[in-house]
Amino acid sequence: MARQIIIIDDNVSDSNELKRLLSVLGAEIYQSLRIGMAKEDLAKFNNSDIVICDFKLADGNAVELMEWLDQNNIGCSVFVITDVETVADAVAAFRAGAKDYINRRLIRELLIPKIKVLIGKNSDDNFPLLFSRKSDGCLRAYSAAHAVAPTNLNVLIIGESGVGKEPLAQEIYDVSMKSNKPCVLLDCGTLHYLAQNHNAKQPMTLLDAVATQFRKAHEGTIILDNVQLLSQDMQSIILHVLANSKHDIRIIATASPDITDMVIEGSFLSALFYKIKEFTITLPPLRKCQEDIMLLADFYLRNYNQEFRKKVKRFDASAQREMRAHSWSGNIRELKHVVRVAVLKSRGEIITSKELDFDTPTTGAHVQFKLKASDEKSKITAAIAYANGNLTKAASLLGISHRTLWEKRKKYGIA
Ligand SMILES: Nc1ncnc2c1ncn2[C@@H]1O[C@H](COP(=O)(O)OP(=O)(O)OP(=O)(O)O)[C@@H](O)[C@H]1O
Repeated sequence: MARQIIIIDDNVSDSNELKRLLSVLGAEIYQSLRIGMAKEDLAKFNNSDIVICDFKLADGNAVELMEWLDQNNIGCSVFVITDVETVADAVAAFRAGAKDYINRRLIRELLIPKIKVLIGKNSDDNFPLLFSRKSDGCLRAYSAAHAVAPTNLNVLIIGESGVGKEPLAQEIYDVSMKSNKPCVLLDCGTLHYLAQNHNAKQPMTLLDAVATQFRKAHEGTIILDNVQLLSQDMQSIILHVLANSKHDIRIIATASPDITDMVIEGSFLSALFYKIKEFTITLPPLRKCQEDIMLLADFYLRNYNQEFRKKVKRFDASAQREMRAHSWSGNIRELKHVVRVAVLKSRGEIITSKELDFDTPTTGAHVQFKLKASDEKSKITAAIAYANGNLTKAASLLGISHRTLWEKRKKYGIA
């Protein structure tokens, strides 16, 4: 089921590891460093969604969060994690409605199985988590992934935001010879927080923080998600650690298509680029995978029928026409959102074009917002203004995830 899970934790490396462990469940996973920042995502949560929250954060604690959820009638399940267990905190957490209060060290053993059970218990059947895509472009990408998986080559997966780079990276790891070794997911957009947040009492240098991640992945795999978001300092550090690492690590990196422009412009180190692209796989945008559009839409229609207990049967001809013509600049992420809203809005068994609420213009206009390293700040400001401050819409216009938009706003100081 496409449930939503949010991890609210200022320990970025733990949050990323938790995200990786949960990614096989096929849920939409959000991450936040603060409670305040999570509220926008939480406003869209419902009973079947899940919150995993560190007990104590800089701007509040999990009990206060649960009170806020209550006041706003958001009935999702909350799991509280903590570095230091105390009876008082446990009692407060359970009183406020937490499903569990778990020591951070026991996340694998206790938290993950509980979430799996919760997700399993809520589903009516074993709905597949991902749809096996049929378009030529995707089949080519998946067969390349299977060909390279058993080798030790570093792989770069290139594609627009929302095309499904992360599941493909995960699939390469799953069928690789290193599948029994650790896999560490590093979200490059938040990597620079590692050093600041890893351990407030013993601040680390950026180099130490990256080296720690490489140690954790000993003989295994590191997934560098969205490498184009690495700061220049981080690029040099990763290159240095890669060159000097004795840990026999395979890198699977994902990047947006403008990474090649960044190499030409000099904003991304060519030495790092060629190190990670020993083998390149390109995942095409959804608009170029026409065969997949209605198949994915039907897949999510069935999925959201279950979630909302609806009985919608199909999209009518007008809806299909509009969906096929749409530009889908937010790719599968946007399609999921459009289908979800359409299923919710539909009153009968058929979705018509009236229920389709596209985030992005159907033709052409989205192109003006596509990000290039040189004019990111002005494009982001323009997209937010165009979307009347609606950040989900602005992220779709820009073809980036909500999380990436948040990172970039922070980087450029955009309110
Ligand atoms: N084959 C598939 N079947 C169903 N859903 C899919 C499939 N591939 C991806 N998705 C869904 O599409 C959404 C976007 O995928 P994902 O986050 O992997 O994109 P991405 O290319 O990594 O984007 P970004 O660069 O913004 O991180 C996710 O919710 C994911 O579950």
